[in-house]
Amino acid sequence: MRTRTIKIENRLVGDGYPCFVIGEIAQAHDGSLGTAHAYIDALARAGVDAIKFQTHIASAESSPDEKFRINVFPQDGSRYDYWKRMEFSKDQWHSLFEHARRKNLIFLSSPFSFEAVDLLEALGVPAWKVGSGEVTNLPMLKKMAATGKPVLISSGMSSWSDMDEAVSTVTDNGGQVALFQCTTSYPCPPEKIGLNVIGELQTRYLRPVGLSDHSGTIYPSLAAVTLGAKLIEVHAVFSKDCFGPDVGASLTIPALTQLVEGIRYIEAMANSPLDKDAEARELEELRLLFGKSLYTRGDLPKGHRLEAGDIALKKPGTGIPAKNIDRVIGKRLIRDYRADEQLHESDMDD
Ligand SMILES: C=C(OP(=O)(O)O)C(=O)O
Repeated sequence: MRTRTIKIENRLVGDGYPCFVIGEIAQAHDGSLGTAHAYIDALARAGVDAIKFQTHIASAESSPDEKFRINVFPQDGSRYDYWKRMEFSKDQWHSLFEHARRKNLIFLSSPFSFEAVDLLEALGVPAWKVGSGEVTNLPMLKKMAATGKPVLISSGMSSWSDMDEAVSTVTDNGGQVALFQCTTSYPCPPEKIGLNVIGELQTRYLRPVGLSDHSGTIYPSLAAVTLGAKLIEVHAVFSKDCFGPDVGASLTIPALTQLVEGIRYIEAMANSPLDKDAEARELEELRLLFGKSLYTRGDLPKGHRLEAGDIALKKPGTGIPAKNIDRVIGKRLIRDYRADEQLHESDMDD
């Protein structure tokens, strides 16, 4: 079952290509432009392919009476205020975009309004990410598809019919698609990761599939890559002591670095299938060194008929192989043997 590939900037994503790793900053900058820039440097060092932000424009996506999911932000009177505090100006977004470029990171940001799509399109983002909460925002998906750039759709909280509609909205409007299994739970426990959905998404849509993970650990992503995930998105945070709603669901920079290493390690393994017989031939010398052959336990005189108790199994395997022990029992030695000598069939007869 081959899936279609997509191209994000200069990177092909899909079967036969390396997993595309996205470090998600979301609101980990807590509205600080300086912190947002610092994340770019840190994620470049961690070795991810792309850094992703979220572009919130309070007046376009929220209303002053939008309720808080959980209000952990004493400084914000309402959710609207929170989104307002997370906003950056166009120039500030531009500086982040350029900084990421200088660090050889692909810059992505998920929009939450038409206005944010316009802002990001003006910046020149190479692809769109549809956060789980936006999957049913079909007018926005249409607008993204119309740009001709790939649309990466997350699936937290979505039913199959929501996903069908989202995918066909993009493909009917000429867009390329990739999909993420995602569970909207922060942090997401192992029973809710849904590794099975990766294969189900692949079979259903024949598009590159990934995992957008909120477990706060590296394990689901490593398992997902082993199962064929072609994209991984994980939240990053400087420290588990940082402030913000996603901290528990995020990886620290050392953990993110280890995840990238782990993914590349898994790919190196997956790209080199072993032929057991060819390997055994190649390692013949080692096989002999580690193998066991037949040795005498004690001194044995010429003419002695070998019994099981006379024979020890010892390294190296350069003599009569241990598996042939039954072939020599009952044979007669035609010379004297000392203890601990390797037995040879040429020294015995029937
Ligand atoms: C919320 C987002 O994604 P996900 O649903 O994959 O966590 C996002 O990309 O903004």
